[in-house]
Amino acid sequence: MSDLIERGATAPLDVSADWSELRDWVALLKPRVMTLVVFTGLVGMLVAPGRIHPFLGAVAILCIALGAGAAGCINMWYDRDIDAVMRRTLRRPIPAGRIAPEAALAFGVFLSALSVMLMGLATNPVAGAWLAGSILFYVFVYTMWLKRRTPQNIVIGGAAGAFPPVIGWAAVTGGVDALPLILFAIVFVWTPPHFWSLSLWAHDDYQRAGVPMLPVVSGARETRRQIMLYTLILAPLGLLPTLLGLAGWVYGAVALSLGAGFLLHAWRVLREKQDAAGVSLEGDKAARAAFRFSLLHLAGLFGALALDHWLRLAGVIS
Ligand code: HEM
Ligand SMILES: CC(C)=CCC/C(C)=C/CC/C(C)=C/COP(=O)(O)OP(=O)(O)O
Repeated sequence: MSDLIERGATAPLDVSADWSELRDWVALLKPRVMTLVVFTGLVGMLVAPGRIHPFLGAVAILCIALGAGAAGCINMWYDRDIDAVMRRTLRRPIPAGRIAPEAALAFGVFLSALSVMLMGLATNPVAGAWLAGSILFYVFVYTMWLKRRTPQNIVIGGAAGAFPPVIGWAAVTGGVDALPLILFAIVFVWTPPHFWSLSLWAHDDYQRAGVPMLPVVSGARETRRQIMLYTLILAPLGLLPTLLGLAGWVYGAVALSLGAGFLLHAWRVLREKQDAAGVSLEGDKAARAAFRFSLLHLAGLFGALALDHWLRLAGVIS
């Protein structure tokens, strides 16, 4: 007894160690990135015609979060070698040695299967199949196939991140339609300028890791041009829901402003003071601002779509 008291006194329960371990498992799910992914899925659900029981709707959102996170976890397992040499990622739980690779893989596979099954049971098999397809696409097409082979990795692989609005819509309706397909196209075209802005200043990391991101393969100047090109496509694409009568003028006005804002940022990235190779002489100020704006742009666009939908339902606007 006195021995137990003795041990209790000298080795009190270390709660902070438990919390930091839990934090590591959560970090495997890339929670910050996934918040926006989940938001696009939620909006896909909210604007879909038909009804879903609020509890089942919440389960569907949880499934998108778990599935997307699980895909991110498997991505971290597979990419542990390159994550260990990139400054941005070397403190992640696997390269830092805090979680064993096999444990992370098992966690990712378990959560993937759980999220797909739960989605199928709580909503319908179509939504379950879309979720399964997104996870498989992100893991096999983007992570294991394209990421290390071609600078078009995020153009094609980025499709994985564009599925959530389609999944959300399917959870309610059991099918797809023009609006979720347009939302898919918006996120698909948004992804290259989102990521390439970041890759302009994370260029050294990718070069060291041997990942063929666009600035590494084709240079900063070409990357600036490509950001402009995709933003030029994105701005009118964002207006399509209103132009086709699938959303009202509130969404249209926000889409117009955000599209113009993103174009302005892309223009600044293109015209930033740079050397002959296109490398910034201003610490990639414009690219950092464009990356931040990309997050605001997508969140604003989807937020406006949900708002517009409610205003029209309530008869406030037509
Ligand atoms: C293949 C496509 C994509 C690639 C390669 C990509 C890459 C990245 C990278 C490298 C970061 C840096 C932050 C970090 O280390 O976690 C980032 C941040 C972020 N991405 Fe993406 N992204 C992609 C698609 C998306 C999509 C589809 C969304 C949402 C719909 C998204 C939302 C975000 C958000 C919210 C952040 C900021 C996270 C933070 O605050 O730390 N990304 N992205
Ligand atoms: C439903 C479902 C499966 C959704 C998937 C959502 C998805 C594909 C999001 C992409 C976001 C992301 C963090 C990409 C990072 O790529 P990376 O691995 O090259 O970045 P890293 O260097 O930060 O690991």
